[in-house]
Amino acid sequence: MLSFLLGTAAIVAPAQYGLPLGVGVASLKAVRAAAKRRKEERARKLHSASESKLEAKFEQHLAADIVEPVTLSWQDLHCTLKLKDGSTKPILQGVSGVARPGRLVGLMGPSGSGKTSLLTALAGRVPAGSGLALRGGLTVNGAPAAEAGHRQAFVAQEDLFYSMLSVQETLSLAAELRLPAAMSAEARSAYVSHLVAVLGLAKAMGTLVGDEKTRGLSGGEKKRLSIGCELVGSPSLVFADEPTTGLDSFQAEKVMATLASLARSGHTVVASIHQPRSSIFAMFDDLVLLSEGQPVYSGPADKALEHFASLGHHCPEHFNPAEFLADLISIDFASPEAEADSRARLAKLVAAWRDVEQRQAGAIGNGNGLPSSVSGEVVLRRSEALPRAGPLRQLRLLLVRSWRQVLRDRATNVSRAMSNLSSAIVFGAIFFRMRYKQSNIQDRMGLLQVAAINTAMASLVKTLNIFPRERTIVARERARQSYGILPYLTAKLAAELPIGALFPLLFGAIVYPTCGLHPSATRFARFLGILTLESFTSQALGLAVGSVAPSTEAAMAIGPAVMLVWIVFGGYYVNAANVPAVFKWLPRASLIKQSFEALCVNEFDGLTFEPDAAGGGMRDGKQVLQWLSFDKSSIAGRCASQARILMFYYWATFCILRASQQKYAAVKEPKVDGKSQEAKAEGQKATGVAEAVAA
Ligand SMILES: Nc1ncnc2c1ncn2[C@@H]1O[C@H](COP(=O)(O)OP(=O)(O)OP(=O)(O)O)[C@@H](O)[C@H]1O
Repeated sequence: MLSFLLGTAAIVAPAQYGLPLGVGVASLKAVRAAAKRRKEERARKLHSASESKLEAKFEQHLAADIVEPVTLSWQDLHCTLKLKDGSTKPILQGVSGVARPGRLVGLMGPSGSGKTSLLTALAGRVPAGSGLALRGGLTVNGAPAAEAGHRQAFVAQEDLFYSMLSVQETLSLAAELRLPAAMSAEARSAYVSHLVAVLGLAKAMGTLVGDEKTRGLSGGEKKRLSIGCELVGSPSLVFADEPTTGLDSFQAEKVMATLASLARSGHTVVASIHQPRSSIFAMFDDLVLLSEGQPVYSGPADKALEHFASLGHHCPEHFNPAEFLADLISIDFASPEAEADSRARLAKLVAAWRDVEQRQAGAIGNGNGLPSSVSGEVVLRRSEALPRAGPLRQLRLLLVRSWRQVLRDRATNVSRAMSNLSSAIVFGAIFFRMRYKQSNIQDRMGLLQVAAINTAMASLVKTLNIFPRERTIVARERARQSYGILPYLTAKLAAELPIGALFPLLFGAIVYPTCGLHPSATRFARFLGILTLESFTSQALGLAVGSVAPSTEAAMAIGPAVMLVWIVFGGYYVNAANVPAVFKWLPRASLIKQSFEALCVNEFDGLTFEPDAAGGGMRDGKQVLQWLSFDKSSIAGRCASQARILMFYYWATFCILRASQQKYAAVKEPKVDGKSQEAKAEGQKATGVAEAVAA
């Protein structure tokens, strides 16, 4: 209203007082802008007030170790895969069930039965654009899962960590990044200690995570650490994708015991598992059995054998029930007859379970009588659920992590140093004490070119080897909204560049005097500087390639191929003056060319050479530079071009990483009309059955 009055006044006043119309329009714009600013300010205040309320509540819950009770139910869930020929392949066919607070739900079934598909669908983690479409009902405490605003964690199959951090450091960092900034250091440390106790990792607190090169945690400990990292912030729902894969039976049992104890403490835990031993099977409260994407059973684990016995399939005494069930619902591909038999058996089991669902739905009455809203207050929206450290704090924490990782990775540092040392010795031996004959002009050019190539390749290969894996860790941490790309990238570069500079310096410091390059201290220093800058640019290229490549193998294939182009246009093999107009930009974009050109100017400018036998040849360095078309170049100019290329690769990496954040497909609810309404009612009945069976 106020803005309307002011706006009217702004129109009327200028006309009345004879002010030009332009001034009136300008003041109207100013009034509108001021009103908009006030509105935004009000919204911001409101938002920050609600956020601080949420954070305060979150803190209370953390301090009191309260887990919000969450009941997840899925009704008549279908998942289909769109194939290239336009047809669709069913992955999940009408699966229903419920996961309750305080209970551990096991998703079991033979390989390819759809366990991972169901788990990712329940967790809302089906990648968008993967060709998978989801349909059905998915609710959390009665509200559609996407809007429920609960906290959840997803423990992926592969355990990925910064290998040179200890258990304590990994958990503390997760806590520092994701717990409210207002929480005191003592409270955070107490929270981590509590987490360590829950995970049973007290003895391994100081152990490095480790990797192929450095011994560290056992497989089971790594898995429990993965669970721990996901648990920071007390999620109500915990999904674990095949948490026992690759573990021996002892470790598998410890991991499952951790999940069971989480369930006991109020979390709702859903874990997919292939074929557990009987002691693990006994830990499940509820069981969802799938075969070929179809439900065979969904309900209390201790009632499963009873259900199959009622269908004439008795589990022999002292037999692992999990093995019995796996055999019962698997398709036997040993012979066509065996396959037909097992398919017929499976069809009967599926039909029998659908019957049970129908009967239970009938007993309950109808879908409307189902408990659509289940107990459990939801206090935090998922998007607001993770109060993060501010950008500067993120930067500091990530800098410390990157610094530790780079500094402690002795195996990588030693191998980089050895590789640079051996190249320097080989080049030093080949180009030992070059003289100033005509033939030495070619030697000098050759040495400068291989020095540029060696420096670039060493830096590129090291980055390609490490970065794609690190990118996956970062993507996971970003999915938990732990930090932004800018603090991450800045911290990484700030930590890695000083150590990264040591290797080209080592190489250059040996090659320069051994090969007898231009004898001048200033030129020696410039030589080292040019190589170091080139090494950084090559690392930046590695980051850009590593951020687009889907895997390390792909990155290792793409990176050297790109570098080959830059080598060809590096100034030694193709003279820039002869490059066709359409490729003129390539030498300008070549990091090898910038480096080689600067090295040539640094080397040849001011050098004189002995004439050949006929008294001819190139007598001074200027002629050599002219011959190379580098006579108008300067070292400063080439370094500025190199810096531009470097910044371009950093910028490209930043943009790619920011754009490549995984998006997930939504579950489409069946339309509420005609046929699809029936489908919804069926789905609700199915939930009722699942809930009734579970109850
Ligand atoms: N993105 C996808 N592209 C192609 N096929 C897929 C995709 N996702 C799932 N499938 C297919 O769906 C079926 C179920 O796969 P899913 O990984 O869910 O089974 P699973 O029970 O977890 O198997 P496993 O125990 O071997 O991991 C398989 O036949 C699989 O090939």
